[in-house]
Amino acid sequence: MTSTRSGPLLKIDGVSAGWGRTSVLSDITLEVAPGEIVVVLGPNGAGKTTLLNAISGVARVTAGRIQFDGAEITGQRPEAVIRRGLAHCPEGRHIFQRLSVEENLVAAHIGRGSRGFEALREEVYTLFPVLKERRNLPASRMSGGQQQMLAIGRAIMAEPKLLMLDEPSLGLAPKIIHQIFRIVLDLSRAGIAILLVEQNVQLALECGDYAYLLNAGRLRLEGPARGVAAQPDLGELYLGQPSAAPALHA
Ligand SMILES: Nc1ncnc2c1ncn2[C@@H]1O[C@H](COP(=O)(O)OP(=O)(O)OP(=O)(O)O)[C@@H](O)[C@H]1O
Repeated sequence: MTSTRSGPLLKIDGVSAGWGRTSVLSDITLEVAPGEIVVVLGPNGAGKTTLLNAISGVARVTAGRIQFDGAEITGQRPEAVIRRGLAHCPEGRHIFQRLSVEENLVAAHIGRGSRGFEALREEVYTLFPVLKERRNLPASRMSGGQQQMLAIGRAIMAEPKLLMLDEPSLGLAPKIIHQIFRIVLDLSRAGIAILLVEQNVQLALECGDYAYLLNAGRLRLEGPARGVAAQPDLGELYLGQPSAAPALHA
């Protein structure tokens, strides 16, 4: 499968990856252009989380190359990857439960780019006014939606060029899910590229520019998000019935 999009920020070329001796992903080729929202869909166990972890240096890459912002990052340690501007907001909202909202933001500031802590914190508080209101409360006192906002806020503190979000809508009420998706669109409009793993297929395809469908560790479909949404056998591909892996082009 090839893409016609030019000038990728993230380029994954023929990557196989897994955990220890277990192989999960085979021959994945994927791109994210600057400011673009790219959606990765697939059923449970397809390898979506493993893909994000392979990019951020947590899972083991056994073949292929990962390039980010013109540099090879294959197999680099997570701290090195984030310093290049690739932030990962993992499933399960990794935040410090006992620390306050503001302390969580302080702990996430790595001083990567030109902007100081205050400027970044204000950006987070502008995106999520509820975090400002509750800045002195321990994270454990926040609702699930607010904790997800804090997890995204922490990722923003690293001044990412690309933000990877793993199932940000998981377990949230529909109203909060819409709020989170609006923020994703705002971040993209502000120039941050997004690689979004999401089970909420319809919303993800409405908000995304381009989509990839993974099943059993392999890419089954890729194309502009609207084309993927209109694909008549999307459900079957999702469940992994046909072996064909068609590519849709704009
Ligand atoms: N940290 C880990 N250590 C070992 N194996 C893992 C780890 N994370 C995922 N796996 C394994 O990798 C395989 C793919 O799981 P993965 O979580 O990547 O899929 P997924 O598409 O994200 O699924 P889900 O939607 O259920 O999160 C599974 O067999 C899973 O058990």
